[in-house]
Amino acid sequence: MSTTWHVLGAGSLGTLWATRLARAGLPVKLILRDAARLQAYRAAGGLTLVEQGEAQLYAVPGETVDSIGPIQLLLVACKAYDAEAAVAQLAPRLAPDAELILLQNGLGSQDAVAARVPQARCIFASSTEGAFRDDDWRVVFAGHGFTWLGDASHPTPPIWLDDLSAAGIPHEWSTDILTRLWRKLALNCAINPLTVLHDCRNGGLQHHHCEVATLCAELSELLQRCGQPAAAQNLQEEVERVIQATAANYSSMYQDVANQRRTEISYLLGHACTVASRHQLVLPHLNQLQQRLITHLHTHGLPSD
Ligand SMILES: NC(=O)C1=CN([C@@H]2O[C@H](COP(=O)(O)OP(=O)(O)OC[C@H]3O[C@@H](n4cnc5c(N)ncnc54)[C@H](OP(=O)(O)O)[C@@H]3O)[C@@H](O)[C@H]2O)C=CC1
Ligand SMILES: CC(C)(CO)C(=O)C(=O)O
Repeated sequence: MSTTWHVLGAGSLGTLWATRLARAGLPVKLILRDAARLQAYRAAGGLTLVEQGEAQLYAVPGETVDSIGPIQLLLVACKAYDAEAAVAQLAPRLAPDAELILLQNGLGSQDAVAARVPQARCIFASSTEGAFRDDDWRVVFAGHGFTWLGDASHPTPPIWLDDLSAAGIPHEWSTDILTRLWRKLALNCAINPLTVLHDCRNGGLQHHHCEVATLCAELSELLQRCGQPAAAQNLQEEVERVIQATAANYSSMYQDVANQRRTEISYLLGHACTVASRHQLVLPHLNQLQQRLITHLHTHGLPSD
């Protein structure tokens, strides 16, 4: 009998994982923030996943954070800024040897969660899959990708990776998950804020080559200083490749700002600047970018944390 997958957060990635796990016949429970959300969810009859234009409803059972029953395996699918508080609410329900999978982008939230639940094993994930909500409880699978999972303090892969294979979730166990997360963070820092400030698609940054190159040089310096030389290798080359390959797309931060949603700035550019100052590393362009972005967010009535 498989361990039940508790999925915290019925947003884009939470739904993408919960529906595929349920479709494979695995036990899944969705954890919603409160009774009102649970009532709304039950009225909808389940989660809908839209793939290649085809919508399919999955009646994944739901419960609230304060339901009763132990949790052995928890997929944390909240935004980075919600993860710590959401997991803290669930801490009393976690089994002594519970395992958490943290799907958050950027860095900083994972350590905050791990500190809240020191008895649990926290597995970090970095995903290139893409999904968005086009309605409540309804998610469009927009971009196939890959998910790397790893535990910086324990190299043994967990047995439930077999569940991911059964569910058709492309994944790999990574022994250098922090390097992957730092590399993605650096890519996001070099691209996303500039797309917001220049009000352009990723491809628009081809006209801001020098600005991108300067940021990549500072980001590489930071990665070297914080013990991530592999994440610094050919960074500018990869940033330029991603800009070209995703030229027609709007970055996730651009979309957040355009839709008046809070961004994950603190866990991306904010985290980079915090770590740089912790290392007494002076990165003027990165700091200036952060200040420009904060001002922009405030001008648009959005929080900067
Ligand atoms: N979407 C994507 O394509 C990708 C996302 N990521 C990363 O994955 C993470 C999740 O992103 P995404 O799925 O897009 O986010 P969404 O905003 O779509 O979903 C987050 C969900 O978390 C729920 N939530 C927040 N706090 C709580 C709580 N206390 N209790 C229960 N539920 C809670 C929200 O509930 P409610 O609906 O009630 O507000 C919401 O449903 C982010 O860090 C993102 O950067 C990474 C790669 C791709
Ligand atoms: C496409 C890319 C790589 C741009 O940084 C991205 O991950 C995002 O938009 O968040």
